Amino acid sequence: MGEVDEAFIQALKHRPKLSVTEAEGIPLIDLSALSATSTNIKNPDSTISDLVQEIGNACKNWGFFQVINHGVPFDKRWSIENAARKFFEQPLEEKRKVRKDENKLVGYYDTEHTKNVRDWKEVFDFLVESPCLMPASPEPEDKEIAETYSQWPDYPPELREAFEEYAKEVEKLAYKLIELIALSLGLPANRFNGFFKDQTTFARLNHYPPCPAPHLTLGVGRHKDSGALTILAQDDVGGLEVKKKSDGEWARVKPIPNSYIINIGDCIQVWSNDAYETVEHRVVVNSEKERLSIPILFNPSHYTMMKPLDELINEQNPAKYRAYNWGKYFTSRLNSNLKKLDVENLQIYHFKVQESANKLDGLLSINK
Ligand SMILES: O=C(O)CCC(=O)C(=O)O
Ligand SMILES: [Fe+2]
Repeated sequence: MGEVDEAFIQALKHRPKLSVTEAEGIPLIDLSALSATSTNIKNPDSTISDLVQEIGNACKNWGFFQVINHGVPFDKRWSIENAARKFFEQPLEEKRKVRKDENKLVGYYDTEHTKNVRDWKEVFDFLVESPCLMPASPEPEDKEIAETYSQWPDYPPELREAFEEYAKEVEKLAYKLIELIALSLGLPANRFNGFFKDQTTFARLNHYPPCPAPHLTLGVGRHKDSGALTILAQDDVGGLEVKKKSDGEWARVKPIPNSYIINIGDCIQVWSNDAYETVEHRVVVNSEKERLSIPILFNPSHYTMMKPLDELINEQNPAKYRAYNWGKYFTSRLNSNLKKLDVENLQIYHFKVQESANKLDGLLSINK
């Protein structure tokens, strides 16, 4: 100990095993059927039906999968990765010129806390649509909606264009996936699309420097993604671990060149009324190599009221969540990650119908 600041040190039970073997991996799904001219998501034929089933199984059993032949041109990915590396190589004072703070919701920062332990990483966030409309504060009484802008650094000058071109391509992939997921739930392909008009989607450049104490720290502590869908590009270093639904053990996701890692977020869990569940993941760092990853987190519009879809609930399977406003939820999560707090940040289980009934039972029994 003593090699890293204690703010980074994980509790004993959350420290990583550094000797993990990349045993059974998350499902690998080939999307080439989508680019075949004869197939079309809106007009499913049998090739698409197989794909829909594969996606449905992956969502149900893993919450995570990797895709290849996804249609995102490699040169666009290469350009944003290259620009990201140049940005992070700069001295801290340069990067801090575009820092995120209480007034600027997106930008550079190196003080992210997950579950109130500091992450061993630095990040730079951008909005995919800028300006993006979001509540001015998480306070329920504050009705003000503010325009939020991405901040762009002077260096490297190509970063903005590289990002905008890359995001456009990844967005096309996101719509294909969201449509396949809708079909896999027995819904029309475009059932979710309307939620993404005026989306609050953002992208994150994650840089994990080498760490002198990788056995004590995490690049990102265990967490679930709060949005609808995450599309992640990781480099060849590796370190992402997913908590397997089958046995609760951590599985390392093996890097596959030019693939994307997809995970469903809390919005899909709520819309599907728990048919699909968000899965916990974390990032292990290492003492020798730096690592770069670029997730794009697809989020609905700020005015979306999150709740289970009417088509997926009935008397036998009633809604498991009370409705909540996405914008307020999201701004609360964005603010809470900036510093160490004494309490847990907002999570979907706070809106669980069963949860509040249980809490009430608990209170009644205390009063007995
Ligand atoms: O770097 C990674 O592989 C994952 C990062 C992540 O989980 C996140 O940014 O939400
Ligand atoms: Fe994540």
